[in-house]
This record gives sequence, C-alpha cells and structure tokens, in this order.
Amino acid sequence: MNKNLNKTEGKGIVVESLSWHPPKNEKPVLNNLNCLIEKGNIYGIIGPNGSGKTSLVKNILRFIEPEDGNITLDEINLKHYKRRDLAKKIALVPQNTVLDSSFRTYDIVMMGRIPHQKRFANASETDSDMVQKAMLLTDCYQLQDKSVATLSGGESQRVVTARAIAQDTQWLILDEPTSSLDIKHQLELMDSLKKLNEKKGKTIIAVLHDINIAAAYCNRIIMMKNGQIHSNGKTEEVLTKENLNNVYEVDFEILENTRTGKKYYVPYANDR
Ligand SMILES: Nc1ncnc2c1ncn2[C@@H]1O[C@H](COP(=O)(O)OP(=O)(O)OP(=O)(O)O)[C@@H](O)[C@H]1O
Repeated sequence: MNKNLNKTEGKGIVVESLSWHPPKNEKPVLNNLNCLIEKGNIYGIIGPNGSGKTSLVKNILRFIEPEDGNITLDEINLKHYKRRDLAKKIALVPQNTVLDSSFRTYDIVMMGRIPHQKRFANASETDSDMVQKAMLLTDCYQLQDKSVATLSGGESQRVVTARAIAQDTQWLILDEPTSSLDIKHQLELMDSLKKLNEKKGKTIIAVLHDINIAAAYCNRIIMMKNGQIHSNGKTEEVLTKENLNNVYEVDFEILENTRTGKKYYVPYANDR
C-alpha cells in the first residue's frame, strides 16, 4: 500500500472542476462539475436519462479518465491510488452487469474478496464469513450453488450487490441497484444498505430513478442536469417542487405518507 494513503482521514470525496468529453461526442458529458460527497451518509444521485450520473460514478472509480479536474478521496488524488488499494476503499455495483456464466453464484460473490487476498492464496475464514454475510443480507444465500447462467435478472443483481458488500469497503457505490428487483427485494435491499450505513458506518452512493425510494432511504441527494450538479444537500431541501420541475420538466405534487411521516412525490405529465 502506498504509505501516503494512510496519511489522512478527510471529509470524503471531493470533485473539483471535473470535465469529461468523449472523443466522438459533440458536447462534454460532464461539464466543470464540482461536488462534495461526505462520509457517513446515504446519497441518492438522481437526474434524467443522459444527465451524467453513470459518467460521474465511472470517473470516481477511475474507469474513465477525466479530461480536466481533480477527484480526491480522503484528500488524496484518486489517480495516486493503485487499483487494488482503491478496491479496498470503494466497491461498485455496476448497471446491467453481465456475469461470466461458467461460475457458480458463490464464486462470483467470493470475487469481492480478491483485493484483500494474497495472490494464489486460498480463501480465509474471514473471506468465507464475509461472503456468507453478504449473501444473507442480499437474500441470495440459497442461490450459492447455482450457475450464474441460470439466474433471473433480479437474482443476478442481488448477487452482484452481494459481491460488492463482501468487498467490505468504506464506500459502496451502486448504479441503479433496484432496477431489476421486485418491490419486496427493492425494499429489502435498501433496508440492508441502510443497516450497513447505520451499523457499520459505510457511506452509500446509489444512482436511483425512483424519487420515492431516494426520499425514503437517502439523507442526501445529488441532483444532476446536463452534466452538472443542479443541487446537492439534505434530501428535503433538494427534493422541492421547483427543483424537481426544473430538472425533470414534469409537475410534482409533494404529499405526506401518514404511516412513515416521510414525504412522497407524485409526478404529473404537464398536460394533466
Ligand atoms: N463512452 C461514451 N462515449 C460517448 N458518449 C457517452 C459515453 N458514455 C456516456 N456517453 C453519453 O454521455 C451522456 C451521459 O451518460 P450517462 O450514462 O452518464 O447518463 P445517466 O445520467 O447515467 O443516464 P441514464 O439515467 O440513462 O442511465 C449520454 O448522452 C451518453 O450517451
């Protein structure tokens, strides 16, 4: 491990003047974007299709290199992290993962432990324990001996989430983690993430399309529009009628859920 990586425990992820312009695109996808993602919270990243949510996440994980700007984690520039060291800090649940069909579900989840293992070493007791816990938390323990080729879309999504949880990082980034899940599994997954945040202090960043899931589970919202941050702050302060209308270009009614006391959001097409 690079010694400098232990030097400081900063505030979290700081994105400064980030621009990303894919070569064949007319316009930049991310455009001079600034954003602070503070440790210890559950963030929802929301915004319309194409607003740059996945591109932001990919830049944070260094899957793509920014054209301009800096991203630091705990006050250290991400480009100074070795891949393996970054994988001990941040785990990702990508959008629409295609799993290698020759593997068993258990083996896929065990892959989350690779950053913690010595090369060619067998799985330790801690590795097996973390994998078991992650599979129980995501309700896929009973799938452990199945070939991933036979899994449904939602089951695969839960397995990929288990792999990221088994990675046991301070930061967990999930790109549309509930998109293939039925309602019960959506709620169970979000409850599990909340538990990881509350009991283990993990910072969760989830790209979400469902405003009501974001409102119910996230205490911070990053709202994106046209490759920039439109708003970033406490959930109720960001999820206002005005912001929602401005970003999504539809009307919203904000009501109160009498059972949970939380706000919920009903969108209306503009001509209704
Ligand atoms: N590798 C690439 N090359 C060219 N254009 C890209 C590339 N990746 C993304 N884009 C473009 O960048 C824009 C933002 O894409 P991105 O996937 O970040 O949006 P998003 O907010 O996550 O969208 P969605 O809600 O649809 O998943 C889109 O217009 C997309 O076509």
